[in-house]
Amino acid sequence: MGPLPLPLHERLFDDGDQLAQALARQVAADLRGALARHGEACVALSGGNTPKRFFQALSLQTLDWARVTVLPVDERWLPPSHPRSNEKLLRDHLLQNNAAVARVLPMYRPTETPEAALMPVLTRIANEGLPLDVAVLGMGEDGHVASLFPDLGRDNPALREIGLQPQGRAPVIAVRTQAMPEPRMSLTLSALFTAPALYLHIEGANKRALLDTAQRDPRCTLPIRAVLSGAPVPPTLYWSP
Ligand SMILES: O=C1O[C@H](COP(=O)(O)O)[C@@H](O)[C@H](O)[C@H]1O
Repeated sequence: MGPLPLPLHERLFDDGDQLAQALARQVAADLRGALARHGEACVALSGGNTPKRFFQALSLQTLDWARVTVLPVDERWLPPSHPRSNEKLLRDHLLQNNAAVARVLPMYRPTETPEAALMPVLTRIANEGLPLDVAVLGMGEDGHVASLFPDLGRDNPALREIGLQPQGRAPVIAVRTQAMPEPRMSLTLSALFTAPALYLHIEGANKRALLDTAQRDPRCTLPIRAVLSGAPVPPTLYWSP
């Protein structure tokens, strides 16, 4: 008998529209719970192409959005007017309808490099964003999550697999990767793992096959396996073909 697969709750859907509606209902319920417990709530959301329908569905959910802070789990170092900006994705697709009054905590600042803005962004996110109440992660075809790419190296502290945010562990890093055209900034796993509700939003058969490998193969060094092995509570997968 081989090693046991890493724990993962699964919710599987026939199509992306059903998934978007269900994930929006779940995240809205989590945010309402956080608002009831401590009067404000914070959600970190993935970028890329996959989340658009989910963001649109979430923007229509009824809750006290004025007390909700939204931040991207990662950012491409591009101005918010750029089509590849994750902040633009949030503003165009989530900060609409009922969610128009939510507060955005951006990562991007108009500096030439993410390194130049790292300290002020890190400080602001640590003070105003963490701990998270909810985090929704996507995954790239190469197994990256947020902007934690395979070429960071498995020993990079940003991928450390254990524990909740101990003092002194950076919640945000600047990222240079061969895989993407632009430098980036990303929440680290220790920041993402502050969320008691952690979701993976993954669509398509290829990504599902990669996720299965990451879940079952202890030799896998991809960032997605570091999420599965390190999360303090098993994440919940929302998947559709
Ligand atoms: O670059 C990124 O890619 C991943 C996956 O994006 P997708 O387009 O394949 O859905 C995303 O989760 C991450 O936030 C983003 O910056």
